[in-house]
Amino acid sequence: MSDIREAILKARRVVVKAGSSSLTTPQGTIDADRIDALVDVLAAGRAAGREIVFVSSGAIAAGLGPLGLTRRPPDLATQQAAASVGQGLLVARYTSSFARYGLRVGQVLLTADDMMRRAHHRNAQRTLEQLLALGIVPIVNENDTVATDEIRFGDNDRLAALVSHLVRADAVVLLSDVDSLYTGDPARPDSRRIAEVRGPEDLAGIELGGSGRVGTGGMVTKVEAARIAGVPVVLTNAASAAAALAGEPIGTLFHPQSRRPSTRLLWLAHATTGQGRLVLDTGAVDAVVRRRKSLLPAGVTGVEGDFTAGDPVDVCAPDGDVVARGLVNYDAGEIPDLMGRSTRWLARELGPEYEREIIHRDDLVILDGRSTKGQGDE
Ligand SMILES: Nc1ncnc2c1ncn2[C@@H]1O[C@H](COP(=O)(O)OP(=O)(O)O)[C@@H](O)[C@H]1O
Ligand SMILES: N[C@@H](CCC(=O)OP(=O)(O)O)C(=O)O
Repeated sequence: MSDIREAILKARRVVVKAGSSSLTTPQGTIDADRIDALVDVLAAGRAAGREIVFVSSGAIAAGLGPLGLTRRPPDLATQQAAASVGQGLLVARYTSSFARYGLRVGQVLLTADDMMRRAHHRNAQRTLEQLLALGIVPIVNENDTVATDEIRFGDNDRLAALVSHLVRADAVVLLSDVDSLYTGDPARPDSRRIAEVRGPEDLAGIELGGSGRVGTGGMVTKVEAARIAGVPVVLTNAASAAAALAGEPIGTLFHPQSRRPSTRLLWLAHATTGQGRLVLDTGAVDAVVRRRKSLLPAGVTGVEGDFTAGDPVDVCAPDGDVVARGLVNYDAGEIPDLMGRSTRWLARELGPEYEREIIHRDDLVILDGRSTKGQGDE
């Protein structure tokens, strides 16, 4: 057994994520048999002394049948209505299925927007830790009913990777309707299975296609999840869940890609979209990106969008390239009067409360396309 497969076998805390297609029927209802089979595996993991955090998709897919729908509706409001119905049904099913083993479940619904705000992030972390300490199986999903298009995470693959940071999991298992990553559409006869991804070079030339019948994100978000997880990730189908947890050489094994940046900054980078843009002069870009300083009013030359203090905003170079994302300390309407001014001048002319940074370094994550760096790196 390879070292990394063995690390999965020995992983004490594991995030297991199952996609919509593995949990629901083509008729838009819960697939009780497949849920029970998956719960059998998770309960066996618990009996072997593991802590399992289960990220379950399927709320929208399980709500379609009860609403008389045959396919995923295009509009967000109907998807949210379906999620509201489906989520309750899913958790009811998990509750009775885990009860067969004397195990309790706890529902944890997260929004990306909440997660990067310090206090909410800490609360979610504390709740998950407490559930695990009490021996309860957390069942995590996005809070679909309140997420708007702008702040919506959408797929649960990256959610699972971010949850693995939140709980400091040792491994992640992604369960889908395909048994592994392929070089192209798995329905094509010339597509070959990829057994291991050691780094970006192993992904060169691979066609990462879109999702299947009810899923979201397809392979793109699974590969992205593996990149940000920071721990070993196995991608396989739900029927192979037990083999994946046992470290058997099935599915696709993704080697951990990077050391772990701070969890909150990962959410900021991967789970949010900027609610507006701040354009910087070249000196400020250097200060923020290279020297990792806070963003001060003096370096801002432009502001776009209608955001309020506390919102995530994109931080741009003079040519418009997004170089960072951060939680802004001012409303959009306040910033034009502050731009180009020194903090000392602002404090003297407008009062000491204007001495604060536009974005504090602890709330700033540098986006360089490939890696996520932040001041709060662990
Ligand atoms: N290169 C590829 N390798 C494997 N599957 C792929 C690839 N490209 C696209 N897919 C598709 O991705 C789908 C799984 O993604 P998705 O529907 O989002 O699943 P889930 O609901 O499990 O998250 C599969 O049904 C498969 O057809
Ligand atoms: N939160 C959504 C997940 C959306 C989704 O389809 O995710 P996935 O099946 O993992 O690609 C739900 O429960 O329906």
